[in-house]
Amino acid sequence: MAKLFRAAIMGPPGSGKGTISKRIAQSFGLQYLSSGHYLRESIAANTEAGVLVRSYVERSMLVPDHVMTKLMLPRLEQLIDHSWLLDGFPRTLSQAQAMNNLCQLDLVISLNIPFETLRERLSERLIHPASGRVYNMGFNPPRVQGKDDITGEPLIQHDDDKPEALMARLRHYKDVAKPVIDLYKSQGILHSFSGTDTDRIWPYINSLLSTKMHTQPSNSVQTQTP
Ligand SMILES: Nc1nc2c(ncn2[C@@H]2O[C@H](COP(=O)(O)OP(=O)(O)O)[C@@H](O)[C@H]2O)c(=O)[nH]1
Ligand SMILES: Nc1ncnc2c1ncn2[C@@H]1O[C@H](COP(=O)(O)OP(=O)(O)O)[C@@H](O)[C@H]1O
Repeated sequence: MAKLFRAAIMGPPGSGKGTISKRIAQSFGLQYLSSGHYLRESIAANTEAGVLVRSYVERSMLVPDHVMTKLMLPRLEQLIDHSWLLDGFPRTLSQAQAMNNLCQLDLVISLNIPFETLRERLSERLIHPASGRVYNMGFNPPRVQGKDDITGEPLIQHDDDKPEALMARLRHYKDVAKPVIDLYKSQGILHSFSGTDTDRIWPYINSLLSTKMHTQPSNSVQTQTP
């Protein structure tokens, strides 16, 4: 059996985690797990947990660690025999420690994207709520304006992508992510990518994964795109 491979992708809102994850999942056959997707699913189900989750997401606040680990860890347990890519989890040191008790990551991708680029992208991000499909008015527009390509249903903008929520989310991301990034750096599994264009960053990630998925984990550290 091929060796299992576990990866996570980190970066501020709008850094391209979802876009790049989709490419990784397609190119390398990793199972894709997105914390944002599971949270929105739980909000839509309107369960007791969903109502609680909504109260945080709507205020652009991080959902408490114990709620997140309860949501995500059972899913990882179910995938014990699979290779996967995690997007949006772990986001805090406490989440990273909880996950460490269950499984070890082989590789973490961290995206460093300038603030102005994030602001522009998120102001143009449109979502198909039922499927989570993501569009961008400039980068990957829907075929028909405001409509999902597959279902033709209307696209929406997340409340937390609106400018008033954005600054708070970005500031908060930096504070919370730093210790997580430091942890993975100290474990020698962190790879950072900087730039303004996903299409320019992607070949570096593609080549990193091609190498890593076909070799044993090594002690590489920082990978900066030019
Ligand atoms: N203009 C532009 N938009 C991009 C690029 N990469 C991703 N996007 C768009 O930027 C928005 C944020 O990307 P997404 O993958 O959802 O980021 P996430 O919040 O980190 O998961 C989406 O609307 C994407 O379609 C890029 O290189 N240029
Ligand atoms: N691991 C997490 N811990 C706490 N809250 C989270 C986590 N993942 C997602 N969230 C919440 O869900 C919201 C949407 O997350 P996500 O879809 O990953 O979008 P983004 O990367 O654009 O922030 C976040 O703003 C936050 O409120």
